[in-house]
Amino acid sequence: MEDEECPALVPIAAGGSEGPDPGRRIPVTIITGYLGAGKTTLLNYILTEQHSKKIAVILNEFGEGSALEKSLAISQGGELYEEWLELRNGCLCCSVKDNGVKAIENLMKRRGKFDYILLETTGLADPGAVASMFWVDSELGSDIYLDGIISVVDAKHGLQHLTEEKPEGLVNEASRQVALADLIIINKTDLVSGEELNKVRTSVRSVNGFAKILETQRSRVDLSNVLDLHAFDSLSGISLQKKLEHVKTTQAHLDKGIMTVTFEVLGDIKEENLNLFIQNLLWEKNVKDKTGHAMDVIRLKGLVSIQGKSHQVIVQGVHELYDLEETAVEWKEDEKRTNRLVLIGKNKLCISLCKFKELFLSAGGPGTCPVKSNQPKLARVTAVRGCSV
Ligand SMILES: Nc1nc2c(ncn2[C@@H]2O[C@H](COP(=O)(O)OP(=O)(O)OP(=O)(O)O)[C@@H](O)[C@H]2O)c(=O)[nH]1
Ligand SMILES: [Zn+2]
Repeated sequence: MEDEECPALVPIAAGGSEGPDPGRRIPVTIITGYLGAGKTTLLNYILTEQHSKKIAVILNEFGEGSALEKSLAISQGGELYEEWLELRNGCLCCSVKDNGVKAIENLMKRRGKFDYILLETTGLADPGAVASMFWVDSELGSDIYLDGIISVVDAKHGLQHLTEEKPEGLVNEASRQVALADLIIINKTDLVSGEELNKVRTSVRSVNGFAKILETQRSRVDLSNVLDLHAFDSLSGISLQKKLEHVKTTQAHLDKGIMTVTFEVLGDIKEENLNLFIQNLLWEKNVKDKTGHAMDVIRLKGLVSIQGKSHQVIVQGVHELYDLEETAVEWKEDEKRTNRLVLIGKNKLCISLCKFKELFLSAGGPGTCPVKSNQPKLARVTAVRGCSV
């Protein structure tokens, strides 16, 4: 269900006034996990579950497509919000671009309105770096405390992520995320056999020997296992420092080999063409970048305009799996229908705008792009970010 959408938004001023104690330090739970593992699904689940808390949620922005992500994350009636929004159940929601610390600072101006913060990091983030900030930033530290780090692991692809080899003995980010976690949620168990699940569990265990491991579908967990872990309290005996030492932190690029590109194509697409295009991209892997290499997409997210459909459709892809889901957002009559796609993948993702549009709209139909043209028709394809074409 509308994975990236917060439920029932109401203006922030409409929130109840009898809030939590503003003087108390607020717990923050960091939710980490590889691209597409189910972090946002977990957040949405927590937000909609019955609980007595007023929770503020900070969603990560996916890739570079800020406009896309905002509309995926918190759009209501097609409008984009940058502000914090209060949900009917008293929870707050916001989408951020960086590691979220800035968002937390801004959020603290609204203290008294919430009593818990959930922070989703980007799929490639080093949770250690994010967690450290709460320690370095003493001002922040007096307002909030880190309650725990949760790592969501994709049961289907987790093994592949965990065993991915990095140059020069670097730890891959999936292992780093698992290593630092207090709680590991192996999600998407519906997609694997018992045997496969055992393998992932063993692999996760070998990386992190002390975290609690839960297995879920659609990130559905008992909230008492997730919130108020007090994993970093001095009482718990395991200090953050120890955890951070557990994995050697590497500086600079997490993974030079992974990149993000964003495409915006005006117009409608036939549903069958959209399916064909995605299948070519994710299954057949015969969509080539400008150097002739097949594009290797790990994560795909988008909002598309399908012919004959009055509502915007969300596209979600994780490796070779994808799904299309109609959103509650209707295209307005005077609105230019646009398809926005964000691709995250390995290295070779640069493709000319013209070529992309051609492949996308006609699913590889007759070529109309002049060979070696570097001048795409911008009237139809409006943006590509992440590489210079
Ligand atoms: N089959 C299956 N699909 C799931 C499950 N949980 C989540 N998904 C789907 O997996 C896709 C990615 O889920 P998200 O919650 O957006 O993952 P994420 O970790 O927030 O992704 P990024 O923010 O892009 O890194 C969506 O299409 C979800 O509907 C599950 O248990 N089983
Ligand atoms: Zn997410």
